[in-house]
Amino acid sequence: MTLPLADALKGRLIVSCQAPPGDPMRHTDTLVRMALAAQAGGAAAVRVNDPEVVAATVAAVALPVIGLWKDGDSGVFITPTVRHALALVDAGAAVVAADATARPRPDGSTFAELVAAVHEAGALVMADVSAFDEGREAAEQGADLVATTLAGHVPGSPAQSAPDLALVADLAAALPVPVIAEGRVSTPEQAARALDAGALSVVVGTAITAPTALTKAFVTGLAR
Ligand SMILES: CC(=O)N[C@H](C=O)[C@@H](O)[C@H](O)[C@H](O)COP(=O)(O)O
Repeated sequence: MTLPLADALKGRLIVSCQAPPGDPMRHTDTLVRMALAAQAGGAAAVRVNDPEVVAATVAAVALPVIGLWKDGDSGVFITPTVRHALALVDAGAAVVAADATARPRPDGSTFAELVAAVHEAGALVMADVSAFDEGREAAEQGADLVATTLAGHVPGSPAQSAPDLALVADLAAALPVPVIAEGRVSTPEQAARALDAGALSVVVGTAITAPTALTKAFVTGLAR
């Protein structure tokens, strides 16, 4: 394993500290406190949305920050352009997470161009993919890490209720770069199974940092 960050992430948890638009938790200081709680609990890294929140988190938390910038809500919207990616590096992200699906990017750039720009700026790239071929191509285009973030979330990738551990296993068996399990990991047991499937580490978001969504799930469970 040649990636220095890989040693710090190996076998460990990454906590996604995000809140959707309109959510009461979407507040920079609150999100930084989520990241501090993740650090206190033993996380190896945090995954954070928006350059302003990335900068505040980098200033407060002694963990590698994986930055993304969600802009919009359709098509490619997770760090969609080179401009978005470089803003995250400027904010201090050690890793830039970006959509690496085979869909057109709004600035007409390619994922390979985003990777090159981020590397030139001194950071690493996590490719968020939904399918095996996307992961293979992202690695070929220079991604340092490949994550299953978008499985079940984009057209052509059927909705799922559990982590896509088959995709984790397929990618981990084939790719020359580390694979990160991300998406719908809801229990410590599922997280452990993701490592067993070959993931370098596991990202958990909703199950740790989304009280609105978790409350709704309980409310729905009580509905008669
Ligand atoms: C699909 C998409 O936009 N995923 C986002 C990526 O950053 C986040 O909203 C997720 O919370 C994150 O991937 C962690 O996943 P989960 O919350 O299922 O543990």
